[in-house]
Amino acid sequence: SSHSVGPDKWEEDFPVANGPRQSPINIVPKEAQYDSTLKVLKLKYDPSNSNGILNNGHSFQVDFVDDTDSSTLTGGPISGTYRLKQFHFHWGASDDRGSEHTVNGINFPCELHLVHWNTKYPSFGEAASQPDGLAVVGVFLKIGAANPRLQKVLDALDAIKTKGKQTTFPNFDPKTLLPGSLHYWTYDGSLTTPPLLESVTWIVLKEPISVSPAQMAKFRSLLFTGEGESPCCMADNYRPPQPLKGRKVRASFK
Ligand SMILES: Cc1cc(C(C)C)[n+](CCc2cnc[nH]2)c(C(C)C)c1
Ligand SMILES: [Zn+2]
Repeated sequence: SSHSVGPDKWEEDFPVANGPRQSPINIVPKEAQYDSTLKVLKLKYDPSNSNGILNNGHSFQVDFVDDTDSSTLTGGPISGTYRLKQFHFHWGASDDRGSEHTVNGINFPCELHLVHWNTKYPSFGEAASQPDGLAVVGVFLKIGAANPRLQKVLDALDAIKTKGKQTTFPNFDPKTLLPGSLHYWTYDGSLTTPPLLESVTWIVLKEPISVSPAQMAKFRSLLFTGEGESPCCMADNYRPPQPLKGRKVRASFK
């Protein structure tokens, strides 16, 4: 809830908060290194794998059935096959903030995370504690025209207003939330909430997708709080950028 411990206190219980590969970061395109060995991102999603939508008390997530390789991420900076587990968002209480990653210090109002786990490990939970366990594709949302594909997700939010509520969310293709270009920046990082595990290969797309102010208001209609608790609007559920600590950010494009 809003009284939960904020990002600058996490180090007390999770010393890795000051670790060498924490996320998010500020991306400075001019300082990113073009790497011609980076492969094209291959995202193969089967809409029949989409399962449910859940208010987890700090964001909302759309969960996918991940017992086969029918929805996967391959190519890009990773080797092997990573399975799509869920996607979720981070957003601000106003349009001037909300993303986790920033570009040249600029915040976007919202950021989408598509979470994948390395199938060399037996499960998502196992993978989450390994340095090459997770791969998260980040997509910025920029204020503009209403996004009809995003609207399909937002229309489900009335049914999951409070913490712990979930409902079915079948036949959704997350590819519809991707921009035209799959050009990306990539770096080694972490979860952005406790336990802040340093197990994420971040793949942040350069091209944002659009979201309208009215659609941003829909995100903010969710509550951090459970039914019957004094309501607290779900917003500002992002961690600010963390020190790069000598890490290289690579670019898949010139
Ligand atoms: C194992 C695990 C993985 C993740 C993310 C990477 C989906 N997360 C969410 C943290 C996060 C959200 N966006 C970036 N990191 C958690 C939370 C529930 C502690 C646990
Ligand atoms: Zn996230």
